[in-house]
Amino acid sequence: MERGKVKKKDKGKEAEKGKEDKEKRKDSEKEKTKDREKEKGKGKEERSRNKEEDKKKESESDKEKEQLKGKEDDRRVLGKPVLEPPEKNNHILVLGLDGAGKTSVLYSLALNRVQHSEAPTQGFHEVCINTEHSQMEFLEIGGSEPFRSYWEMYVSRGLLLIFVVDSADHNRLPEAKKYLHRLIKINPIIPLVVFANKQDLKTAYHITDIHEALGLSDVGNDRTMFLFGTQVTENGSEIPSTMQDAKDLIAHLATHMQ
Ligand SMILES: Nc1nc2c(ncn2[C@@H]2O[C@H](COP(=O)(O)OP(=O)(O)OP(=O)(O)O)[C@@H](O)[C@H]2O)c(=O)[nH]1
Ligand SMILES: [Mg+2]
Repeated sequence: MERGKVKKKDKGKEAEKGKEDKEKRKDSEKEKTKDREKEKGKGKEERSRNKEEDKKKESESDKEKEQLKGKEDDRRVLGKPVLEPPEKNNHILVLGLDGAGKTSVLYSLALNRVQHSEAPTQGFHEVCINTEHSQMEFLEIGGSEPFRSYWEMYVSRGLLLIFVVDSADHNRLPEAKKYLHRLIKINPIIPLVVFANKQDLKTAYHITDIHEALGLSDVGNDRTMFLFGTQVTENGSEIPSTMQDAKDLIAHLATHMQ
């Protein structure tokens, strides 16, 4: 009897244990399925993250390509300085002392956004600027001493003279004045556009002082003459409205001189 009882108890216990084991198995199966689902989820997440990264990389390389293309396009528009004097006449001449900002102004007019020059112009620099109604051939001649003798050669056959001065370089304004007056004497009809550049500098003279310092009231009553305050500041920014106005006026004058 005793034994039987024990057996019965044991049987009961065994059955209980069996149930528990089943439950445990079920639980662990559930856990495993959860884990599998989690892994699947993780896999999906990872795949979509990888896709996003690939997309990001693609758009970054597209941006780089665009930037490179932009730079190439800029280089095509801006050309390169050359040592050989160009043959053609009817240029819009861009002259003025070294460092006045001729190249920077020219680049910015050509691109319609601010672009500083990277080096002094050693020789000649031709830039063609197209507008809606006209095509303009600009010629900058370097402002350093060795190139100044060419200024006079070209001014007699130029269409228009743009004379650029550094408005903050007070000490060299008399020198700039001397060259400007020499040039306009050679060609009594060439229209003159003066750029009082570097207006962004604190020490820059106001255009009325530049007018005075360059003796512009003696330039001649019959000559067309304009004076603009200009500035070439942060690379890539929009050109100031005065420079846009100056560009429109230059296009207008050049068409009427042809
Ligand atoms: N702050 C300021 N700097 C300018 C401006 N324009 C030009 N510069 C700077 O002045 C320096 C000379 O500019 P360039 O455009 O090379 O001058 P340039 O008249 O062409 O000189 P050359 O080619 O040597 O005759 C560069 O460091 C330009 O970045 C301006 O409006 N404001
Ligand atoms: Mg230059």
